Amino acid sequence: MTVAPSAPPTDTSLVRLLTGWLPRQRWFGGKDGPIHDLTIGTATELRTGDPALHHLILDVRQDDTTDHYQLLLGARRDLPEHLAPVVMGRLEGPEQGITGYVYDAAHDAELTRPLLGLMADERTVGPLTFRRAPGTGVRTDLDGVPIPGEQSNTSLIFGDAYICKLFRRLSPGVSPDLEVNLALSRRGCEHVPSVHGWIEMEPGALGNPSSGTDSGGDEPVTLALLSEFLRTATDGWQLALTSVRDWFAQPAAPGTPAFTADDAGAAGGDFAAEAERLGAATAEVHRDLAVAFGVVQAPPENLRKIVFAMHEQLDQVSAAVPQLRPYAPAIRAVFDRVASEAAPLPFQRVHGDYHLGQVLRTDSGWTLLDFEGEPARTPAERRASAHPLRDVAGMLRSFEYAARFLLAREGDVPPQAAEALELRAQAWAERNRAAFCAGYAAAGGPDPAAHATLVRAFEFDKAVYEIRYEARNRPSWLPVPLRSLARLAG
Ligand SMILES: Nc1ncnc2c1ncn2[C@@H]1O[C@H](COP(=O)(O)OP(=O)(O)O)[C@@H](O)[C@H]1O
Ligand SMILES: O=P(O)(O)O[C@H]1O[C@H](CO)[C@@H](O[C@H]2O[C@H](CO)[C@@H](O)[C@H](O)[C@H]2O)[C@H](O)[C@H]1O
Repeated sequence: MTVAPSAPPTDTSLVRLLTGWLPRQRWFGGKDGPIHDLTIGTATELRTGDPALHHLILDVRQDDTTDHYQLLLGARRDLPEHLAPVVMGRLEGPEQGITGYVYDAAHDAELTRPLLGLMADERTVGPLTFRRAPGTGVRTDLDGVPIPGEQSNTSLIFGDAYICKLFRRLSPGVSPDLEVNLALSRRGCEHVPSVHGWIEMEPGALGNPSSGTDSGGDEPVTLALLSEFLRTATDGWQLALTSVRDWFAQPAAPGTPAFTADDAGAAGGDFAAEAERLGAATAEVHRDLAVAFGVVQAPPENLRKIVFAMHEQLDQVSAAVPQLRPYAPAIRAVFDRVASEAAPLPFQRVHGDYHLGQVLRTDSGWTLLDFEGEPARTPAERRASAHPLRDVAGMLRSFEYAARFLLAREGDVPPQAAEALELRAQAWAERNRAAFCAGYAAAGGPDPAAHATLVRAFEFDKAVYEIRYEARNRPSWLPVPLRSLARLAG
């Protein structure tokens, strides 16, 4: 069933098709440079016949870095019309046992269903092992359909039962998302979806890790995570945008260009009560993470190392994105103030990439998703302990994003109107940021107001990260973090 090439071909037509297709994918992390070499690391046939399903790991070299991407490849003799948008091309003869039209099988319901059967039966196929979570069942009668929208990975929804996240760029070792979700579920935490299964691969099969700094040791590499699908849920980003739209649509009283945070509460779709509840849920998850993984009193040297890394990131992003440079002195001043703090700080596992798109509002409250950390960080950094207010700062940035996202899309508005809209955006962000912090502190989290400089430093660090993220992945969004930075650091 498995073809694991000992000397992978480097210039076949399949490789050429993949090299052309990969940079066009939303989840491809190396869009800022050319691909120097692409090889097929492993190829595992998961379903024979027509259509056939192949699991591929692609080893992609860009300059001195090799990244590993996961792909479900479909192959068919004839191509149905609905798969035309996801086709890569046609192979004339068999390569790696693959022939015919080849395409992204995440979009072929007929080929996603077998994944559930493999997990339910806990099968091992070549280097891949399919797991079922202890004490749960996995239904096998459902087809998977990819969710639309902005994603670093690809998630398939199976009926209204499961969502399966296929990690695209692979990291060595167990995924923090799987590790944290299992640990929190075991503690009975009500703010995470339950885990039903996962797919993993034997450690050696990934070859050299991309960063060269973390091999993941003997741990299996997590490839996919199957969780309970929260079908009544709406994500925090959508809810927040609805509220912002509502607030922007309120007519202004003649001659009153100033808008306060309290005015923002008068809008029909006020979000502040939800923001406060989200703050409380965040503090509860932090408490459970502290119990599950422990807390260390980090000496001031740790904080200084973190601040050093903040400066380094700022150097790199300023070099790549000139629009950031005017704000650098103000940002560095805040970083340095934090570095001069002398007291030890409690460090623990945190979310690591916390924003409104990572939280879902269900009938019963807020659920937190995606404990993977920031995609650009190394695996070791993503698993490292941090101060919990780093997550708080991430969510505060997200309120800034939500407030300014619509503004950035308003296009060229006359300066006076732009100023009025900016005031509205500020009022909305201020109101919801305050409500979130109040909910967080009231539920037992460290009070953000009592650690204002630390929170500000984390916010700036996140904003710098976002500027690089947007420049690389979504250049049209770049004005969003830049405008918010202009206010915070201007
Ligand atoms: N358990 C779930 N139930 C319902 N929707 C979910 C669930 N998990 C994720 N989603 C949806 O999928 C989106 C992407 O999930 P996420 O884990 O953040 O993926 P990524 O790491 O690729 O960004 C979320 O923003 C949410 O809308
Ligand atoms: O894919 P992930 O969710 O793991 O995170 C990455 O992509 C996010 C965007 O999809 C990005 O978040 C930034 O944009 C959000 C709006 O789309 C905003 O709410 C966040 O505050 C902002 O940071 C995230 O930074 C990136 O790691």
